Amino acid sequence: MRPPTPSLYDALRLRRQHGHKALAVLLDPDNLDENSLLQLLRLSAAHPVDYFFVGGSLVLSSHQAALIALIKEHSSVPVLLFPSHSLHLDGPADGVLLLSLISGRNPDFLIGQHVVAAPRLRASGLQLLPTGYMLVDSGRQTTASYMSGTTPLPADKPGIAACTALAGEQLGLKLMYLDGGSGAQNPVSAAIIRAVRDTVETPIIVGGGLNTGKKVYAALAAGADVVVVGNHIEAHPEFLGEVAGVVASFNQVVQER
Ligand SMILES: CC(C)=CCC/C(C)=C/CC/C(C)=C/CC/C(C)=C/COP(=O)(O)OP(=O)(O)O
Ligand SMILES: O=P(O)(O)OC[C@@H](O)CO
Ligand SMILES: [Mg+2]
Repeated sequence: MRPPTPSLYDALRLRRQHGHKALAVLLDPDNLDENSLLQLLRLSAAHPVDYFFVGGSLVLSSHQAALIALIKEHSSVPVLLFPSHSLHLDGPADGVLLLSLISGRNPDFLIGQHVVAAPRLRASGLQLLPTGYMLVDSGRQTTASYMSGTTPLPADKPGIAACTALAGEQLGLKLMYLDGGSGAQNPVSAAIIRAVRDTVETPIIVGGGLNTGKKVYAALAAGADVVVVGNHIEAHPEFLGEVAGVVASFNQVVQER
């Protein structure tokens, strides 16, 4: 039997209290084979990764569970499912981002998928991280916005983003995830991240289109607690070293204070 994983939510909250930033690498099972995963795991041993998120919009391949098992065999980095559908809750992960798509008005992604998944989630033993998922317009249609049939938040309305996050927090959601959407043309702006940071106490996850060190830095400086990188590491695994360096530079400043 695996030893119990410490509370993922408490760890995130503590990190935030200490001003520590974290890096999550998003692994899309449809775009990953065993060899590329092993290469990433080797890189993550040299450049600290705090979380692996596993998910994709379709998950056509049947090997999600096997990929997670491989991560567990080679690494102690916690694995969180990042499901886009109740059908995707598969594999020996540590926890699940229990996303409610609060930027949208599609009841299926606000509560419908969750009703279907609830009994299986309870039986799974996965740690549940109730997360307000907010898609933010990033210049062009993204897979997540298309697949969920929702309109993202306007990119130039930080006030709407802040009120959406506040409503999510008041409803009891424990994390906020601001996402430009996978492969976003433009990442979520500093103004949006700052507005949400100034409004809610929850840890904030930011992802979508973070494909340069400068963009990652800007998201962290604006108040992101966790940055998520998927596509760019998929295409250029060596980017993991660069982005891990940016996150580490923030944490070093905190340590020296
Ligand atoms: C909690 C449960 C049971 C389900 C969650 C249901 C919700 C609210 C999902 C949010 C909406 C959604 C479609 C999110 C997509 C998240 C995701 C894994 C995106 C990554 O998409 P990719 O398939 O990697 O995109 P590309 O490969 O096209 O870049
Ligand atoms: O693939 P990228 O663009 O890095 O996005 C990561 C994640 O936030 C997508 O939901
Ligand atoms: Mg993908």
